[in-house]
Amino acid sequence: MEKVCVLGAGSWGTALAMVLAENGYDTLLWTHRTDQAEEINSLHTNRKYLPETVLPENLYATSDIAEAVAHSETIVVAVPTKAIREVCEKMIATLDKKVLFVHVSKGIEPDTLKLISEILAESLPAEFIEEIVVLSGPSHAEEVVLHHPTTVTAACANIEAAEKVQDLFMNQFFRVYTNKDVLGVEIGGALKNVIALAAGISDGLNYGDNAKAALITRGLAEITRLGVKMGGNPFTFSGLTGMGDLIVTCTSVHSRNWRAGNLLGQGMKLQEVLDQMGMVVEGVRTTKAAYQLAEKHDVAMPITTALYSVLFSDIEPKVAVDALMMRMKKREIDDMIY
Ligand SMILES: NC(=O)C1=CN([C@@H]2O[C@H](COP(=O)(O)OP(=O)(O)OC[C@H]3O[C@@H](n4cnc5c(N)ncnc54)[C@H](OP(=O)(O)O)[C@@H]3O)[C@@H](O)[C@H]2O)C=CC1
Ligand SMILES: O=C(CO)COP(=O)(O)O
Repeated sequence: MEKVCVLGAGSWGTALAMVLAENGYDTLLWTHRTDQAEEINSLHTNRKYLPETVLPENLYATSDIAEAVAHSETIVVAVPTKAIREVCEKMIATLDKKVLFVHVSKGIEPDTLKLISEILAESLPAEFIEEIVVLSGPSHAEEVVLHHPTTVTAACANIEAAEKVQDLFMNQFFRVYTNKDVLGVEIGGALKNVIALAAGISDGLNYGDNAKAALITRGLAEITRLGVKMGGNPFTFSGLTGMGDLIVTCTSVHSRNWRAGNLLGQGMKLQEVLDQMGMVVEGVRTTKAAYQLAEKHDVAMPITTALYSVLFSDIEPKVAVDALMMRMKKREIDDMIY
């Protein structure tokens, strides 16, 4: 039986560990908090991140990363983007065999502009990497733990590795597709969080469904424009990891990015919002990265630019929306040609 560990016991790491344990794999969930590992092992709960959920009894937790790594042929990395390098550092000291890595984080590192797969590839010794596969798509943890039907994509240039991850996770309520376009999948997964923050702001300002449909559609246009210029497959952006994830994140009350945007739209300041959320809001740092990528690749990303001005230049959300609406006249479809 395949031995697997999940690094990171937040909502997503815990939900995915639950899927793997329910699929019958020998699964260890690593948390950097001893009390949380004890809670998971004794009470089978993770009250901070999934308060309503009872975890399977065959899911064990540890706060010893060496134990988790030694246990595993496959390692699922499920910490926020800003913690990836630190977790890699901790893993290096303990790796002694080739491992299949799966990452599920949705962000881009500001300043270096690296995707998560690139950070993993440069931070971990090549001789211990069997492959790096990205698992992404429209999938809120809160619904996965309820066994509500969910579809995601496993992406890797090596399709056999993607298929191995497909087999690991796939079950009756968790359907996994494959894709070779790692860059397109990672760009779509990261940048939908930026647009979801904007959609939350729009809802916080009490703008209606017209505004949200506009943000989703024009958001997808700018994500696709950037992603294709960087080498992604245009079709990836209308798939699960592009349009699919954009829809779920812009419209779901479960989305931390949408909820954070909603509070910003109601007038709360960014730091207050982040303090109140208590969970990662990936879109904030990714907005900075996306703004930098747009400049680097000379791609127009008006929604990202407007959001950047709200988050980092203290522009009032309503002023940013007015400026977006009054941009130079454009053709819709020509603008989509890359
Ligand atoms: N939630 C979801 O439905 C989905 C999330 N994702 C992505 O998964 C990633 C993780 O998100 P999610 O689980 O929701 O985040 P949460 O905020 O729910 O949890 C983050 C977890 O990571 C832990 N953590 C933070 N920093 C470190 C560190 N330096 N070392 C070890 N552990 C650390 C946190 O520990 P602590 O409790 O100590 O803060 C917490 O357990 C994100 O990139 C997100 O975009 C993708 C799909 C769905
Ligand atoms: O990626 C997600 C759903 O697919 C989770 O989005 P949030 O981080 O906004 O909650």
